[in-house]
Amino acid sequence: MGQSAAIELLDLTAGYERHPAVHHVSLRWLRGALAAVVGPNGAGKSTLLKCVAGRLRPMHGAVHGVHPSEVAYLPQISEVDRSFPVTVRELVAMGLWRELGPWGRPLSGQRRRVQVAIESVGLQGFERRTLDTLSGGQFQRALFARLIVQDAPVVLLDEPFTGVDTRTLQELLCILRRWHDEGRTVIVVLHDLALVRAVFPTTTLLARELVAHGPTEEVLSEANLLRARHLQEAFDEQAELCELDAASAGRSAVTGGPPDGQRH
Ligand SMILES: Nc1ncnc2c1ncn2[C@@H]1O[C@H](COP(=O)(O)OP(=O)(O)OP(=O)(O)O)[C@@H](O)[C@H]1O
Repeated sequence: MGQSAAIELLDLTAGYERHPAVHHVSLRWLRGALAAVVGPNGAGKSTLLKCVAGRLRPMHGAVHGVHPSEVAYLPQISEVDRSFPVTVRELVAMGLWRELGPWGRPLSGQRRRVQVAIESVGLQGFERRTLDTLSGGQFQRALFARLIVQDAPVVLLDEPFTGVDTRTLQELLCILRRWHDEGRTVIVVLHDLALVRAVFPTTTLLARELVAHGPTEEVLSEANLLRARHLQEAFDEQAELCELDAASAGRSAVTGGPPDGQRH
């Protein structure tokens, strides 16, 4: 996998219907990073990840160093439609979409890749099962198999371990470590800070703006976590487009933000 450019966010502001959900974030992830994104509920983690994945256009600023075609993206499980009438094998084969396009039929080598991915997440025997018959953990495994088939240099996961048991968690973490060992850039939104400390060397702490970014132990200091909580509580949910001066707010990673108070 390429080790060239980093993925960079430059003064990124993003949100919905003119309301910024996350604003003036500047940071950089090195290629091959194994990185967590953490923060309180509503901190803008999913919004930021969607921008990196190319699913949401920034209101201001930019994402550099990654093209949507390079990304395998797993949204929050609540956003994935499980009533869609497909089998496990069909879901996993959707990872070939970029190779096949809408009408292409998988060649034998591609079918083999799908089967290997299914087996590598422990779902052999479930190939013909429809998604609505799977347990939550089995469904997450199937989604991971689809990501494996995508074979992308950048993997973005939004709370991928929600509702899985310890064994499934350990097995999915193995896949994550393997992606990292293969040189892929892996960026994961998580809430479990103990897990972040144990597995992820790099962390981004968000609270509508960047609180800290860098080595996990430094980022997850008591002071930073407290600051994130205060920032989140002070955020004005209804604010229109951000008025912050981009020049002063487009600060680099690991620095703090403007003085506390009402923010938008
Ligand atoms: N599709 C949407 N339309 C309008 N507002 C949205 C949409 N998605 C998210 N938001 C709002 O944007 C803000 C940030 O949401 P986001 O999902 O990015 O936060 P998060 O840090 O991922 O939260 P959580 O930890 O609860 O999943 C929230 O105020 C949320 O209500």
